Amino acid sequence: MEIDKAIRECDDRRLKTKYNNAVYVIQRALALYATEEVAFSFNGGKDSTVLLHLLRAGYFLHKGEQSCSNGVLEDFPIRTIYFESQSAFPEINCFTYNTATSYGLQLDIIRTDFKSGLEALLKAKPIRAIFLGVRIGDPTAIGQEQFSPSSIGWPPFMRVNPILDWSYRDVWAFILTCKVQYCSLYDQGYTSIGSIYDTVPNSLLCISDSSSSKEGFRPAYLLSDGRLERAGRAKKSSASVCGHKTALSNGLDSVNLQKNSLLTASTIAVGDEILLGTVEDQLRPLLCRKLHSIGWSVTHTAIVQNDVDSVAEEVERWKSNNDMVFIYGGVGPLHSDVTLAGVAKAFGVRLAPDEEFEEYLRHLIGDHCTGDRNEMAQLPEGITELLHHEKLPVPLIKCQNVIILNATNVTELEKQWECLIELTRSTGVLALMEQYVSKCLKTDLSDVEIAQPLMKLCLEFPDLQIGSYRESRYGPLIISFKGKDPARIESGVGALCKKFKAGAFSEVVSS
Ligand SMILES: Cc1cc2nc3c(=O)[nH]c(=O)nc-3n(C[C@H](O)[C@H](O)[C@H](O)COP(=O)(O)O)c2cc1C
Ligand SMILES: Nc1ncnc2c1ncn2[C@@H]1O[C@H](COP(=O)(O)OP(=O)(O)OP(=O)(O)O)[C@@H](O)[C@H]1O
Ligand SMILES: [Mg+2]
Repeated sequence: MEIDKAIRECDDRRLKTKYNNAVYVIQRALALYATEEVAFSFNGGKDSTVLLHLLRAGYFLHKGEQSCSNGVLEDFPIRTIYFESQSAFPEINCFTYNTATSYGLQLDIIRTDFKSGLEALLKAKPIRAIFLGVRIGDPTAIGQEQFSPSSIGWPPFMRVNPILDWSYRDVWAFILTCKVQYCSLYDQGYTSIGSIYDTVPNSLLCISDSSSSKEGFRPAYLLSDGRLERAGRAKKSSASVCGHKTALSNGLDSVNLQKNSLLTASTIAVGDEILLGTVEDQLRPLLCRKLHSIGWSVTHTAIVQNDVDSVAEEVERWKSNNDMVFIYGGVGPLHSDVTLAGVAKAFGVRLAPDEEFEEYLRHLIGDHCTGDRNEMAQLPEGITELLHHEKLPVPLIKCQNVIILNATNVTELEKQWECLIELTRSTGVLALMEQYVSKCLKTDLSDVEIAQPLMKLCLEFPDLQIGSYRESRYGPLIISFKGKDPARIESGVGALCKKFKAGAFSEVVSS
């Protein structure tokens, strides 16, 4: 079978793996459902073109070579449905019909909308499963698995998505390796095709010739960043995935708006070794100081085990109680590196390959990371933003209000923080708040003498954080004042001193 042969003979390990997984899904579906119970949703687009050839290969392998004369598949018995619309490109219609003829597809053309078309089809035919060329990154893919029942309100059938985990690059690697025909629009700079009303060539592929003021486009397979494949599609307003939006992601406006409000953060360290006491978490105090220095309050810090559920539980709790959560440790390709999986679980999404991130890793690690599957390049689907700074070899990862730091020591954290603040100044990642001011006094008064007056002082100055601690059981007591208004701190300090005889307190000058 020519497709199977082309893949087996190529030396692209990644493509082989993607192919094997997709064919496995197809074979599973063909084992679960009879041929007349499955259908293939084909629309002449690149993804459904890939799926057509995978289905041909999968069906051939399912049937076994003996039943196909000379190893050539003569007909393709899987019912093929095409929803033809008046707003489809003529090139798409032409390609769809020609392909149906070339491969002997039994094409059912439906001219109503998807839902009512499927309702009528399922009444007339025993269809129970439909193959689709949906891929992660498509707006309709969120929440889907390789086998996903149709949504509530839709007629009941199984959606089978064999190429769900394929990237833009994988699609073109397959088409070019197998040398199969594709719709001519892709050679004219179209990278994802909708209707004639909402699709234009992708401007990222534009080559303008200044001498003749002519505009041309390079072919779709030359688009280097697959995440931009829909750049030629008219924008539909997009709601945020989880509806969670803090002022933090709003850019610099929030810096001015939020001068006087309180922003809170929590930090989560992931590491069994920290819990065992064999490794000291030096990042936490530094991170707390850094946050404090930009006027944020840290309300909670935690250390959790290298375990997906523990990470997910902690992130889930604190992401809704805080403006920002910082998580570090457990980021990488090792079995214990579960932080990203935990974050994905906390948001109820899955990990999906991220081509941009993979590109950074490839530059950093070279060919070691281009194996079958690059685990490190799997990021939480649909919620991830890469925070790139030229001083960082790989970008920081932000999933809504959770920032994942990959620093392993204080020097690395210092650098990442510096970049985060620079990014904040240019694009707004964190809101920079009015800084805290603090003052510490020390006294030899006993706890019993000072307890009551201190409690009263807290009631008189509710806008200040007034704390007390000892460095040793018998040494002096330290009273700390923290707030955003230096005058209020002075008033608080003055009010405390007045409650006792002169000289009872002296200021602790921080080193
Ligand atoms: C065979 C088939 C099955 C579909 N099943 C569902 C479904 O179960 N739930 C759903 O919300 N949309 C379903 N859709 C609609 C698609 O998710 C999506 O809206 C459609 O592909 C149009 O995409 P567009 O808006 O980018 O053109 C289905 C579409 C097709 C062709
Ligand atoms: N009009 C249609 N008729 C039949 N199937 C369709 C139609 N529109 C979408 N589909 C199904 O949904 C899948 C996803 O559509 P999508 O537009 O994302 O991919 P594509 O059209 O194959 O490629 P491209 O992203 O380049 O447009 C298709 O592969 C196909 O299985
Ligand atoms: Mg399309």
